[in-house]
Parts: sequence; C-alpha cells; structure tokens
Amino acid sequence: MEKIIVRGGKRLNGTVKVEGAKNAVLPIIAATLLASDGKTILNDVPALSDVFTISEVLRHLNAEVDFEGNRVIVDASRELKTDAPFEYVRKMRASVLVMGSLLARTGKARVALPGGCAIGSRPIDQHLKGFEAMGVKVKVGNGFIDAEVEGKLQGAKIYLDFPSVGATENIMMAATLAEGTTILENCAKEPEIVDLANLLNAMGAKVRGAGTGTIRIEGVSKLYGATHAIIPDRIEAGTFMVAAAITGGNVLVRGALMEHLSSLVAKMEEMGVQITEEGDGLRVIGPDKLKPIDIKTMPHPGFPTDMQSQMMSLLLAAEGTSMITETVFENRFMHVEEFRRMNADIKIEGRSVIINGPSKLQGAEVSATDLRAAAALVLAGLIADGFTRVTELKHLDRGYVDFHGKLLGLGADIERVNDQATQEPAQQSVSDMNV
Ligand SMILES: CC(=O)N[C@H]1[C@@H](OP(=O)(O)OP(=O)(O)OC[C@H]2O[C@@H](n3ccc(=O)[nH]c3=O)[C@H](O)[C@@H]2O)O[C@H](CO)[C@@H](O)[C@@H]1O
Ligand SMILES: C=C(OP(=O)(O)O)C(=O)O
Repeated sequence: MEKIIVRGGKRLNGTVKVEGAKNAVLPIIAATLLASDGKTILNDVPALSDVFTISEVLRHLNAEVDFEGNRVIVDASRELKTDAPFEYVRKMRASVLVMGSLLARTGKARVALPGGCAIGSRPIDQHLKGFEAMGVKVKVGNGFIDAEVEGKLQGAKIYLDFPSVGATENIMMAATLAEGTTILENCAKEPEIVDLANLLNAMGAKVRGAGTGTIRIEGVSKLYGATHAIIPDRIEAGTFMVAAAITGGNVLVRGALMEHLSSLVAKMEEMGVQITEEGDGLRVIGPDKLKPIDIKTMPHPGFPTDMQSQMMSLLLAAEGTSMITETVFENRFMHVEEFRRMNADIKIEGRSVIINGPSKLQGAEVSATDLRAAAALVLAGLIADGFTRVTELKHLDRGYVDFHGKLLGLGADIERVNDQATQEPAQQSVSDMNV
C-alpha cells in the first residue's frame, strides 16, 4: 500500500513553486472540444491523475490529445463521439464538464450520472436547468443523462440558484456556439471561471463579465484552436502557505497570487502569520504562537471550501477555541475523525466544527478521505509527535504534483513508500526507515 510517512518537528524553509491550477485546467481541457478547426495548445498543465483522466475522456470522444512535458496539445477537429461512460465519471466528477462542449458541437451528450462522493451528494441540477433553458431535452435513466437539442442551442437568460462553479462553466461553454445571447446570472466568480473565459475568447468566443456575478455570452458560429497558459493553482499555493505557517517556517511560495488568495491571506494574518508579496509569489512566515479564529466557507471571493481541511490543521495548532463552518458542501468533515486519531480536540456541531487548540498531536496511521483531507493530514503530521502515516494517496494524486517531494525540498522529514507491512520505527528519521 502506498503511504506518505512524515515525522513532525521540522521548520520549513526555502522556496516552492506551484503548478497550473487543477480546477482551471479540467474545464479548459473540456473546452478544447469546441474547436472544430485547428489545435489548442495548453501550457503550464499540471501532471495530475485528474488531467490524465479528462484526457482519456477526450480521446474516447475521438479528440487527439498529446502531452509534451507540461504542454498539452488537443486536436478536436474530427467528428466527435458524444458519450462519457461511467468508468471515467466515477473516477472524476469533472468529466461532466464535457457536456456543454458536446451539446454545442454535436447537439448531443450522453454522460453517466456522477452520483455522490465523500464530500456530499453534489447534484448537477443547475447544469441541466441551464441546458434546458437553451432548448435541450434532458432525460435521466439507467444511470445516464441523455441530452439532445433539435437544431442549434438557443441563447437564454439563466439564473443559477447557487453560484455553482461547474454549472457556470458548463453553461458558458455551451453558450459559445448558441444562436443569440446567453445571460447567466448569479454565476460563480472564481478565478478559474475567468481563466476559462480567457481561453474561450482566444478561441473566438464572445464572453464578457467573467469574474462578476453576470456573464454575457454572444454565440458565434465556429471556434478555433488557440494557445493558452493555465493560471497558478491557488489551492496548492494555499496548502504550502499553511505548511510554512504550521511549522513556524519561512517559505516563498512562487506563483501564489495575492489577488486569488485574499480571503486566505486575511484569515492567516488574523492568526498572526506574516504574508508579503515578493517577486512572483508570497513569502509566508509562521509566528511562534498562532491565534484562534472563526472561518466560514463561501463561494469566491469568500473563503474557499478547498482550503477548509488544511486550515483545520493550522487551527489545531492555535492557542484557544476556533470554529469552522462549512456552507458549500454538506458533508466535508470526514477528516475530523482522522484528526481525532492524531489526538486532536475537535468536535462536529451540525455544519460547524469546534477546535480546542493547541492540540498535542500524536503521529498515527490515518486515511485520506478526500483530496484536500489528504494534504491536511500530511500538514498535521508536520507538527505531530512521532510518525504519521497517510494512506489512500489516490486522492492526493488527483490534485497535487509531487506533494511529499516539494515538502522534502523545504526541509520536512517525509517519505513516500510502497510497502506491505510497515514496522514501528526505532529510527531517527523517516529517510532512515527501512520500509
Ligand atoms: C473541478 C472543480 O473545479 N472543482 C471545484 C468546483 O466543484 P463543483 O463545480 O462541483 O462545485 P459547485 O460550485 O458546482 O458546487 C457547490 C455546491 O453547489 C451544489 N450544486 C452544484 C451544482 C448543481 O447543479 N447543483 C447543486 O446543488 C453542490 O452540491 C455543492 O454543494 O467548485 C467547488 C466549490 O468551490 C470546489 O470545491 C471544487 O474543487
Ligand atoms: C473537491 C475538489 O475537487 P473536485 O471537484 O474535482 O472533486 C477539490 O479540488 O478540492
């Protein structure tokens, strides 16, 4: 079984560089299906398992996808197939993001129902409501969504009940090739939405207002291949910012953009962490004592749910009582039980978690319940007494490139191993361990 083994107690120092954003590149790869003419070249693509999964979906749909290091070249000019089977959607919910492009290009999409996952039920009713407003007939049955439009998609005025990131992206992609104008209201404002709009416009689309609550898309008749660089991953950046702060370290996180991270920066500063802009990144200096704070997750520009579990690790180290309220997903506290295995004083009350710090964390064998929980457990391991072993790394690999290697480069005592039976360590450091 693969696991990361970390021994707590090292202050992190040095420089770490963040990759291109997972949550930008996934919809962007789906959007490359819209180009019926020419190749799309994407730069700064992170080598994540999710990126390989969505590339497989595109290949299944008859697009050509080539990797050249961190560059991905997509040729979607051939006639496309229109189905995304369950084997892909089960691995990665973001596979549903091909629906908008397929409907726009072919008028049809058959996509396996995504179902729930560890962080909640995650329905896609808002995506479907948008497509239906554009003239699509949607049928759900036998585990599939069958969507089809007669003739062309029609521009429409669509109000989202919640600013869903995926629904905003899927509808935006569909609307680029629709007849007439689509006005999308109460839409998501995440930086990844802006990145997608920038690619679409480079392909010849007419998208205005991305990053605000109203996006206006004037349909065009054809889209072309374009070249685009993916924005830096603000969640990976935030995770390394927490790694610096939790160890009382001093780390330059290159690629971390203040304008994408303002809510996280504000909350970390409230805790006493020093954060300054330096070159193309943020320098983070952890204090000797962290102050407790309250956090509520919200759609952007509110505090990101994808940083909730990592901040929980940081609050375990703060002196006093903190509260985290999760408002975006109904079940994103699976990691709490794992933190408890590490001796954390933490309890769930409805949609909130109460943390009594500082917890004297002890190393333990813990299981990653989702992608961000995986990172959060490693972060807690950085300050736990003794050895922490984190398993279920398939979650981590969906969203972090060489996570343990980057922490090792900053001075953490950490190793990733593939072992059958790990012995209790009598050794001095993780790298001394014969596992
Ligand atoms: C690949 C990607 O970009 N993933 C991100 C994206 O996920 P994703 O796009 O799935 O997240 P959404 O913004 O759509 O979901 C937010 C909330 O809205 C609900 N909802 C969503 C759509 C819908 O049709 N009906 C509905 O009820 C969801 O169940 C959830 O409770 O945004 C989330 C919120 O910032 C992040 O945590 C994910 O990392
Ligand atoms: C929840 C996440 O991703 P996804 O929507 O791909 O599951 C995440 O990135 O933390």
